Amino acid sequence: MFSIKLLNQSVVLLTTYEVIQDAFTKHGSVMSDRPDIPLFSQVSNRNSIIEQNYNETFKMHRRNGNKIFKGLENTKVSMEKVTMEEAGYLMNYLKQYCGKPIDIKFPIYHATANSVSQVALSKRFVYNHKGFQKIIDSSVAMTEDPTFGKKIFAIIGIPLLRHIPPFRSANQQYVKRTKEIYDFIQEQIDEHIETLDPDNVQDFIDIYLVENHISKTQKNLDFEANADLRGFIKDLFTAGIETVSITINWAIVTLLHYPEIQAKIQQELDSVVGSDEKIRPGHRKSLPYACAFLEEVMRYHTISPLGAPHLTSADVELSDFYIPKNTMIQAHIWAVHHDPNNWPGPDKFDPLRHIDGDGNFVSSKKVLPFSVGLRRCLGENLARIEMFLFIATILKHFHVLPDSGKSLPPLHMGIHGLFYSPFSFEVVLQERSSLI
Ligand code: HEM
Repeated sequence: MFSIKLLNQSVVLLTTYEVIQDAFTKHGSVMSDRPDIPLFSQVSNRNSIIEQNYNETFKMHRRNGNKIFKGLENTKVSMEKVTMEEAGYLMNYLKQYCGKPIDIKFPIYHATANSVSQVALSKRFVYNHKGFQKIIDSSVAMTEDPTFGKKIFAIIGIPLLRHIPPFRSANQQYVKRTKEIYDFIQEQIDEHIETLDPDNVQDFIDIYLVENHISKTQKNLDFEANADLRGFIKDLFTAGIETVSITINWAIVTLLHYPEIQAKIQQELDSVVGSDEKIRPGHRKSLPYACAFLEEVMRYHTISPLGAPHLTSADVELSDFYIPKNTMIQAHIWAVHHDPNNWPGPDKFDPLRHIDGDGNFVSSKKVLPFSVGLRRCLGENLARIEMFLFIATILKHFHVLPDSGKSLPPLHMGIHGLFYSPFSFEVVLQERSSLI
């Protein structure tokens, strides 16, 4: 653990699993506020679950969120159903590009965005839908445009920069794009209120409306509840599209570097999943090597190296160190994922680390891409299902090959923005002959 000073803000970096666990779980009630980040709050007014402090309102929203995610299992947009359906669409889309170089990132963005959209709004959009493309572009702009991303990153660190060129225009662009997302979501909420049938709830918004005792006759959500719902859905889009897509992209880059790992996952898939059978989340327990591969991808390419910032709401003592109120706390997830005490030879990519002597997949507490404790990622379940289904479906149907004549995208280097993502690359998909 060590601390630094960023302008007037003290920041403590937690660098071991034990201390992160202690801070966010045992001392979670005083180490789970969020710092106010003016870049975000100028649009959101902190009416978003990610940005809220750990107070009674937040706790209620978080409980609501968990309950709604559970409630979805009884609707036609259960995570399992929507991701399986989307995996089918993704495969059909990719089939059209077999044999040609393709930037796979874009269909992946659409597949992950549709999964969130189905869960939240029970709507999916075709991959070239202009309106939805705009929402995706706005949700992933910081990753897709590294120059923009770097300026935004600088504004997050030094908020005053947002008033000074050239950062001012990046700030304006951020505000414009985020407002587009909010407008899109507001339209969806209004439409849902219009068509709400409490006896036949369709999705996250419907369940939220029913939980808040909204009926068609009553019509309007009060201002606060509306802002909360809009912020919640905005978080699902902004936290749920980029993170899952980037992890899948890293998985693809890794498969290009290790064809033998790709072949091993395909062998496992062939022996477990029948040729006409669709891959289901339930197959995970019979596919230990595929699960170990994804776990190793999340360890090796830690996409959120410092997690999301926390803030102390009171003075606290942690591992014999005194940390005052209003200190920013960052979990150094990358350090835990690359600590040689946890992972011998941490710079080697090796899925077998996550397989026990009997060939079973063992998930380790020390792989913590979703963080731990009271602010742990709310979308972990959805993210894990998507990553598994999309990668397994791609590998069941295609060989993922490098674009010949071009060098492979680097495995050890990427773009450091809000998330750590691979450089742009193209792949060539070849339909697996055994399945034709
Ligand atoms: C590989 C994919 C993902 C990764 C690595 C990831 C990682 C994280 C991390 C590190 C945090 C911060 C935890 C903390 O403050 O300690 C977080 C929070 C959050 N994530 Fe994710 N996430 C992923 C996917 C998703 C998805 C798919 C959704 C929803 C559709 C989602 C929704 C959220 C929300 C709402 C929060 C805020 C929780 C809170 O503030 O209490 N995430 N995520």
